[in-house]
Amino acid sequence: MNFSEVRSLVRLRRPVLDPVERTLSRCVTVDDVRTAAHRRWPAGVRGYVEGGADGEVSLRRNRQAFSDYALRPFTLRDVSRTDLTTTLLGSPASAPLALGPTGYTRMMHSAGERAVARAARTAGVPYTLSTMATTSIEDVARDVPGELWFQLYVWRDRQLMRELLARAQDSGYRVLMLTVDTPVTGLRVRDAHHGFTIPPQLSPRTVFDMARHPGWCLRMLSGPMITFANINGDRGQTPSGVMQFAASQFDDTVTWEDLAEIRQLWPGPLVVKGLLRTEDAVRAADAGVDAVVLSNHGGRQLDQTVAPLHALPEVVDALQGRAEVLVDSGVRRGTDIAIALALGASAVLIGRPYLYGLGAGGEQGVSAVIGMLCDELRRAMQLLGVSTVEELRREGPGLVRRVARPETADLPVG
Ligand SMILES: Cc1cc2nc3c(=O)[nH]c(=O)nc-3n(C[C@H](O)[C@H](O)[C@H](O)COP(=O)(O)O)c2cc1C
Ligand SMILES: CCCCC(=O)C(=O)O
Repeated sequence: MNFSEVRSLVRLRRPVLDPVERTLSRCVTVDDVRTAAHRRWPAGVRGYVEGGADGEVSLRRNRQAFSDYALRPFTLRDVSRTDLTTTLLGSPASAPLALGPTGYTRMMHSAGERAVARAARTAGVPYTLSTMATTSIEDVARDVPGELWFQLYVWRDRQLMRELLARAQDSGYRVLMLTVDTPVTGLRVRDAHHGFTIPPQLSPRTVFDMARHPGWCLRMLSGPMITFANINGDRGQTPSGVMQFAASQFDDTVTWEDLAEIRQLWPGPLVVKGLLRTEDAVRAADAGVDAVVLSNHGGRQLDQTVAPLHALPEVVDALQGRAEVLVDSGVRRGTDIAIALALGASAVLIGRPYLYGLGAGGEQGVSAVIGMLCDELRRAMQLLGVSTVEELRREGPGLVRRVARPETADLPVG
């Protein structure tokens, strides 16, 4: 074998990749990224991300809802120029997709909220920072200026809530998203079983668990403590249990009057997240919100709910364009996004998928997940015979049909 033959063999070999690139290069779908994240997370973190409330029926139903719809593609159409771009609440977005709010994000990877916001900015989609974030409103806005949305919980301490709102506005967040499905916290059984706390508390079980995930531990130990970046100070101590803290701070007296006050206080686009009833969506539009997010909080709050996807057609019909309708809970593939849009949604939010990306590979992992979903959506649109997001929504009624399924066939017992 001469030298040039040897060289061509060497070139044929896969390039040397760093561990994150190697992991991500093996992932084809969001499910693959999820598996990779699971390998890196201690059981407590895995349980917190993946868990639903109570018997996790809502959680399972969210996924099953997508298979209740069948697509009916148009054929023999030129789909060589597919365009995913759209407008979300008055601003351009590169795809009908936004990253929803998630609390305690630095626990999934020490790169935390900044890494997620950077990946969203690179991809050209909005990122929503949670009130329960582990990086402050100001730090994210300073380090990653771009299309930022802020998610607000209504606190017992209304003054704190108004301060959060003012800080978000001063820092340049364009959209405010008020979450309304949390007057109290859902019962997260997995967290209780794992003794899950923020920050993680040391017990023989948690130490053993963490020791089996040294990469995660080293990254966590090398960074600052995981705390709530927005609500510490003299009003909120770093809590021990997620549910205990929320129970002490979330306000279970919240009503439509609070929404009216927030509408007065926030001059920009206002979104209400966590609705499942048509009359609530209509009432929110009457109250002047710009968009609603149909959501059951990814199955983490009330168990046994209707899947948000199933609530979508009726809400779209009732609102008649008075407010944009977004949907989340269970989106894992491009075809899921296509179905939601065909049913009239303006866009979808994702929660766990980008946390899988973060866990598997930090910012690169989040970018990989967004990229997969966009590629899949593009391919789905081409195979459906539509070229634009607008066309997908307009042709939606002809493209998607609900298929009959016995109500109980889907839910595994136990
Ligand atoms: C780990 C985790 C933390 C979350 N934290 C928040 C939060 O702080 N505020 C909020 O409004 N929703 C929160 N959510 C709900 C998400 O915004 C979103 O509604 C849900 O994850 C969508 O479902 P999916 O995970 O199936 O995509 C959280 C979800 C997860 C998985
Ligand atoms: C206590 C809940 C705070 C974060 C959250 O919304 C979630 O975990 O779903």
